[in-house]
Amino acid sequence: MCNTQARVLHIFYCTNGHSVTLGVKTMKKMVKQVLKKSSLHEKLRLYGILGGETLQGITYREATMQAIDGGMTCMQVREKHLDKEQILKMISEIKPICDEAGVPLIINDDIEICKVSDASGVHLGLSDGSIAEARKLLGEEKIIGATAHNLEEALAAEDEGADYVGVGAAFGSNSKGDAIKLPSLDVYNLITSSVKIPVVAIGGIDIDNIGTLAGRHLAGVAVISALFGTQDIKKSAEDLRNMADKLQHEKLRSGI
Ligand SMILES: Cc1ncc(COP(=O)(O)OP(=O)(O)O)c(N)n1
Ligand SMILES: Cc1ncsc1CCOP(=O)(O)O
Ligand SMILES: [Mg+2]
Repeated sequence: MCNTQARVLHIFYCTNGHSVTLGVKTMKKMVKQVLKKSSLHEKLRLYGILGGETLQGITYREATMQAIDGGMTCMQVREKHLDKEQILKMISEIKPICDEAGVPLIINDDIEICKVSDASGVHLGLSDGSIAEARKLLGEEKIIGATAHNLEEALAAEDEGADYVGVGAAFGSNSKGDAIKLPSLDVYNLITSSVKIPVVAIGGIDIDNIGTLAGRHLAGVAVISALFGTQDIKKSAEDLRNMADKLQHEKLRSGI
């Protein structure tokens, strides 16, 4: 029942006879939160991570457009050597493209930049600050991703309120100097069978090894070099997306 004049919605719980009264704003917020959570799993399918160092002489805008055209579903800004102002400028160049395409734009490491730029969310590693604090500052609508290397860290991230976990490094990585290769890809099976939030694999993933991630119930893959480090970003995105879409199929696991 709705009284639009008073901008108040009345929700009646018939089962126990109790009712709660919610404002229109609160209701809209709740709907947005539900939508955020329900679509996140799909949005994480091909998660491109962009930093200027990886690009082969093209602009952030061009790289972003090509990746989205090829099927990238989520994007992270990961600039380790720019100051805040430079990162905000970069974001202002690519955010309109992501917004237009419905591709969430996640900021690596920095909650404040996420808030100021009104990006879709933030990704926090183990030493990038507390997830609970980020939630307090950013609110329920923003996506908060967390890093985990094992089951214990994944459970802790979920417990703290992370919306997804990035787990790696699956195959090592040339893009992150201190990345440690997982002892086994079966870590993914263990984590995905234990947490409810979506799990993304990261670290050295490319078109030749992505098939070995199938059947591990991952929401998707996060990639730097195999996407933004290539000459034809659109083609790389198409190939990776095609494979990422098939990851649910158990049969890919033994090879392609
Ligand atoms: C999707 C995703 N997963 C993991 C990471 C790694 O984050 P972190 O451990 O904080 O390392 P840096 O990326 O900050 O070097 C990530 N960025 N994204
Ligand atoms: C950010 C990050 N975290 C673990 S590995 C990694 C880098 C992934 O880059 P690449 O896909 O080039 O290995
Ligand atoms: Mg970090």
